[in-house]
Amino acid sequence: MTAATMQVSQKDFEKAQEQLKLLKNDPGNETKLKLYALFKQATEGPCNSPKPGMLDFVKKAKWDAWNSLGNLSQDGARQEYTKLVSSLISAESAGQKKDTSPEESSHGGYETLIVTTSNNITKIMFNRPEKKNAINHKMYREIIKALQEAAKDDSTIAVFTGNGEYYTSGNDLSNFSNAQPSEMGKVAKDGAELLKAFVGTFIDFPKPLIAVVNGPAIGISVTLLGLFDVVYASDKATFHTPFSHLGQSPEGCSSYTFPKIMGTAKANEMLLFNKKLTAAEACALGLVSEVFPDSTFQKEVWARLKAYASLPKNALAVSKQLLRNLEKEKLHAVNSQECEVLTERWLSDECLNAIVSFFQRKSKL
Ligand SMILES: CCCC/C=C/CC(=O)SCCNC(=O)CCNC(=O)[C@H](O)C(C)(C)COP(=O)(O)OP(=O)(O)OC[C@H]1O[C@@H](n2cnc3c(N)ncnc32)[C@H](O)[C@@H]1OP(=O)(O)O
Repeated sequence: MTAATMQVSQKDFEKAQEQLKLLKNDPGNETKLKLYALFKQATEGPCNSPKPGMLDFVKKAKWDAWNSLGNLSQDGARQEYTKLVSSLISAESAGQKKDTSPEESSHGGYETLIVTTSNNITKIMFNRPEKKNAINHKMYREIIKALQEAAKDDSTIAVFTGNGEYYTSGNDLSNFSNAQPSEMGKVAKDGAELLKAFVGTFIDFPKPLIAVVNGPAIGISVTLLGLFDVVYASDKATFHTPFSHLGQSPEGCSSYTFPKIMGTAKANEMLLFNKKLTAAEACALGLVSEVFPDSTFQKEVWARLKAYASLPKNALAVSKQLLRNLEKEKLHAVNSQECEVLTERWLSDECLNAIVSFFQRKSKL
């Protein structure tokens, strides 16, 4: 690293501190802790203060976050801090550009999602852009809550999309890596219960459910698409279900819906052999309804959804339920079985080794 690049980095770092003050939305506790830790590392170096007591929750969380950065260099911390602030700023301005409807109402109480209703559309946006919208346990629970509320609110349709560059990178792998080995049995059992309830909420959702896939989609966010009514994708989106790569097995009812949608041979390439599809390929196989150029994606899709949402609400709901009711029992049975198999997979060496490799930066998709 030359002195010139160090100076640029320090200047960018100071600019990032100023930009952070301009953020309008609270980025959530997890991101604030990460920013705190990176700032301390950048300005003071590795964590050098004594560990606070167990009952001093706030100080302990801050200390843990700083300490978790280990020996990351001060320059590295400045770079990461700057990158994180820049991703927050661009995600916020993208969100503002995308929807500026004056009648939009924002649903409070979410940390990992942005939930809004306007023009009879409830929009549920994955909102952890700095983690590629990976779905942690909190997000699973918040999605269940958002769907339960959307089922009852005045909206005609519900729409999922992602904030920033990704739709979502799927299950947050730290859901497992943060557990002690002795706790793994319980973690796997609780994870399976949460997953079963989560997928069950999609099976039972009573209104038309639409995915606006703005970028790459991985794992459970792809399998769930088989339970959506319509899927629109940007031509930047990709669809990847790397289950065997991770020592895991299919979920989201995909072991049933994918062969039905695209035929067994194509489903096997995705679900057994991790084949990643482009948006055009996913559309040709029937997983995606239509693909749009990224440059006009938001404009075209939201105009179309606005028109759909002005159709008679009850007619849409009863029609969806007619279609879904034929399959509901079967889908719940498939969901239960997939969760049972996954409980065992999560305890396998194959799965644990894959997760460790990801966090040791040895393996990325
Ligand atoms: C309890 C219910 C269980 C349900 C089971 C579901 C199964 C699945 O969903 S399987 C799919 C799991 N997902 C993955 O395996 C994706 C893992 N991520 C990656 O391979 C890469 O991060 C990715 C290709 C998505 C992006 O690569 P890059 O562009 O190089 O970005 P980074 O890797 O630097 O990512 C930035 C930041 O985000 C963190 N991240 C991204 N995805 C995940 C994830 N799925 N889980 C946890 N963390 C994730 C990544 O670690 C980086 O974090 P920092 O290092 O702290 O900045």
